[in-house]
Amino acid sequence: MSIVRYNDKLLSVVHHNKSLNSVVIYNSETENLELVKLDHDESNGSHGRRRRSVPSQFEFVCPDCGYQCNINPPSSNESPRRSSGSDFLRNDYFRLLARADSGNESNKELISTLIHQAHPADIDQIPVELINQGYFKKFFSVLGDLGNGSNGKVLKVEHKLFNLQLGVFALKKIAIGNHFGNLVRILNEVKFLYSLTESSNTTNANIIKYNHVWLEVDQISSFGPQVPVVFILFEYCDGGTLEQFIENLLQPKFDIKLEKMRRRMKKKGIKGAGTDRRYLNNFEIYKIFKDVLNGLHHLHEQKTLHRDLKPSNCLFKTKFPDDYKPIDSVDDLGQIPNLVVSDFGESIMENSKRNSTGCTGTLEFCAPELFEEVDPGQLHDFSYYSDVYSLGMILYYICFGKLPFKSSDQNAIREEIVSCNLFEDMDKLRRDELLPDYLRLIRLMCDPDAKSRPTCEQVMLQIEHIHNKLAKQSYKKFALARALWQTGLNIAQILLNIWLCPYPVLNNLQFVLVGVLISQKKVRYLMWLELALTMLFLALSIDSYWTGVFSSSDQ
Ligand SMILES: Nc1ncnc2c1ncn2[C@@H]1O[C@H](COP(=O)(O)OP(=O)(O)OP(=O)(O)O)[C@@H](O)[C@H]1O
Repeated sequence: MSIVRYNDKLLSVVHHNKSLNSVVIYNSETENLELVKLDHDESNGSHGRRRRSVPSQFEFVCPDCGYQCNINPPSSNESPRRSSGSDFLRNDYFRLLARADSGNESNKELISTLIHQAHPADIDQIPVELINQGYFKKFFSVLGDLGNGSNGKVLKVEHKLFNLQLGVFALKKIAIGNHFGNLVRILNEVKFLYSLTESSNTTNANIIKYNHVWLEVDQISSFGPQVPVVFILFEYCDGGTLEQFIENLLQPKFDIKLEKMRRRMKKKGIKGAGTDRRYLNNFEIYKIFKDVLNGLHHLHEQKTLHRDLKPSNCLFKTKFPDDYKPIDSVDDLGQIPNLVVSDFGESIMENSKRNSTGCTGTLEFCAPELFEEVDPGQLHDFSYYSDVYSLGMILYYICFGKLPFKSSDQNAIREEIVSCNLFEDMDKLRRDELLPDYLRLIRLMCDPDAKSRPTCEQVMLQIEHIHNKLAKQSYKKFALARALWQTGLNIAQILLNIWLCPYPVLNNLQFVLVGVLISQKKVRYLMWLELALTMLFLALSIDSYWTGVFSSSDQ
């Protein structure tokens, strides 16, 4: 039997799970997917050796690391194993899986339901690969609820193929309801948004990765009817939302594990650990805001508006480390998990609701112009400027842990937004050293005149200045530590000189010079201390020198 190479034109690896030693191969001729177990026991992904070819096997070349080996077909008595996630997932993996499954009979049921509710011409326009009745049940299992939004529940799901669990994802179901007329437009726009996240350079772009969208007839609530539902599969973020994070900082929930850690750290004299109530410091504000800004900038570069930017739509990809304590150096920014902007796909779906309710997203983050009518009954459209306003409001929220509204009533909030004097007493809210640059940025981004607001690109430049300031602060901290260390070292050296050298005068003179040269700015007090000590030891050593000279001449 011949060996078929993975990079043969017909076959490609679309999924590689290192912890399960498995790959999914797609055959473009038969449009079939096949799960194969790798023929080696390494599970950490550090492949390195080439394996001998065995008949009836594929030769596999890992697209990730270039490792080559032979792969076996999956055995039928394979027991399911849990995986922490996939290591390589081709962008169109779920679409290929849907295509492989598209011949299924259940699609007829879905199509007949759609025909009952829409014009047949509309049905023809629905992209065929999006209709896939039973796809969810066949390839996913529900692990739990992640939360509720205005569109319904978000679920934590696990993808399974041939009884193997191949990764954890988030899934949102949106019932089409009365918006059926817009279905085609909605689906096409959501598809466009996937293409945004499909490009390979989005890994560091701080936007959520959408994996697949499809349509099924489903029962959203236990007693409700069967309705067409859009299923949206996207990246699972383990660290929770920015809103949850800030709320927990200001009103920490009791957690026995954290409490124990906090006590341990307090004993060691470490401040700000565990469940202490606190504001975010300048370094933390910088990192979190920069991530949100990056995400929005990426969307704007792709000529896409977010329309519903708010802290609950910003997700930390991973959890904060258990022993996290507030960072105080730009070198430690990496300790804060990366944040991604999500939900930009769904806001388009809600656009149709906008004219009737006045605002798509959460009212608090809406720019004042969005409440103005351009024509009777026709509200102002979303724009890059209105997204930047929401970004400014997010910066306010990150800095102060709350929003600037006096009232909690929605109508009163709307009036406060339109009155445009939300940020007057901002300077007095925090007594610690919050950089005034942040306050300036908030005022700029939330300028009542939309056109005066900066673009994301301009905010990027401002944030670079803030980074430079913070870098200097971190340097000062290290400069102090360095000065302390240097002083200790010099003192030790002088003592050693006095002890070892009979004529230490010249040796010690160099320390006097070094002390004078570096006695500048903030570290000068330490340097003066060092200088004083050096002089003292110098005097002592001169004394001992002359004592030595006289005692030798006496003899
Ligand atoms: N990718 C994800 N990974 C982990 N949790 C998520 C993910 N997406 C959403 N969640 C959780 O699900 C909750 C509901 O999300 P959803 O986007 O539906 O609503 P929302 O943004 O909070 O509100 P709205 O629908 O009004 O915009 C979020 O608050 C978050 O806790």
